Amino acid sequence: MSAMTEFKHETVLLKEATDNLAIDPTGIYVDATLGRGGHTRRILSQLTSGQLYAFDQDQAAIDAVQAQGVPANLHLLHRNFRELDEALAGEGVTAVNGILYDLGVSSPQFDDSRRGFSYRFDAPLDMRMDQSQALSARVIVNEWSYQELVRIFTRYGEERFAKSIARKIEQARATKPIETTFELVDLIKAGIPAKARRTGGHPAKKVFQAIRIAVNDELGALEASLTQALQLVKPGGRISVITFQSLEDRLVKTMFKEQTTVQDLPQGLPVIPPEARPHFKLINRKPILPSEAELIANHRAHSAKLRVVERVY
Ligand SMILES: C[S@@+](CC[C@H](N)C(=O)[O-])C[C@H]1O[C@@H](n2cnc3c(N)ncnc32)[C@H](O)[C@@H]1O
Repeated sequence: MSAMTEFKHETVLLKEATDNLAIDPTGIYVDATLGRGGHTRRILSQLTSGQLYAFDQDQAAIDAVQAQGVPANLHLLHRNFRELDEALAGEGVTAVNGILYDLGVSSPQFDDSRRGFSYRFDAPLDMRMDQSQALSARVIVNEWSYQELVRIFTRYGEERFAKSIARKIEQARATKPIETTFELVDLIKAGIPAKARRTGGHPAKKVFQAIRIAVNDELGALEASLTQALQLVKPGGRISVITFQSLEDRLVKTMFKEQTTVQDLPQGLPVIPPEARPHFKLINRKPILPSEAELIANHRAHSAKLRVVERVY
């Protein structure tokens, strides 16, 4: 089996996320997170003369989809979705009918021990989605200050024991560099009181999440990209976003709320002036969650939430 076909990705909210784009078969669409192409294939199956531009910053994702054969209306872009505008302009595209995001790490990235995303495998500290990037988990763990480590563990991992874990890391790296995921797991465990270690999930889960978010600047990239997506989408067009953790979901929820509510009007106006009407409407007031059947079939679906907006004018 080749490295490309070895790993499978079960697409989360496949039907819900694509069908909520209300696809125009002749329209222009973006899949901002190609992965192994689950959503891409479903969007393509609904297009006639329409075009699909699919982004992934991971060359392994682009290669795996390319190996399956690429139809003429699928355009694969090995780019970060934070460069949405620029990358699409390079393809001659300045407006689109819909954009889909299925955020986070794919199962192939997670399950490939060499990528260093998982605390379940011993591997060099890495966690870069884009292998050409300089910043890796190794750099963060060995070079970022105690204060910066505490900040990311607290902010991106909501880790209660951020300070004592950061202290353990600081002490260990004073003797020799921290090289592997298992070395990091041991330091995290050492920084958590024994009683707390026995409750909840894996003790390294929060810190690994925090480092991954920092390595890939996941929240910065999402905010920058969604800002552009909101400008790119045509009237009647939609943006569908699947999130997997509370920080990214809060960001999407807040940005969509700003775009779908009337802002800054003097109190007591009898009617809302047309120019103050929001450009977007929410398709669902509450996020769409995976069905019971999907939750049973796909463990990755557990924390998934889908939010969708439509440009009104
Ligand atoms: C959850 S997977 C997508 C799975 C895909 N929907 C499928 O069905 O196979 C997320 C993918 O998005 C990519 N990704 C995450 N953040 C990105 C970014 N800022 N720019 C480009 N690609 C990104 C990851 O490399 C990963 O392959």
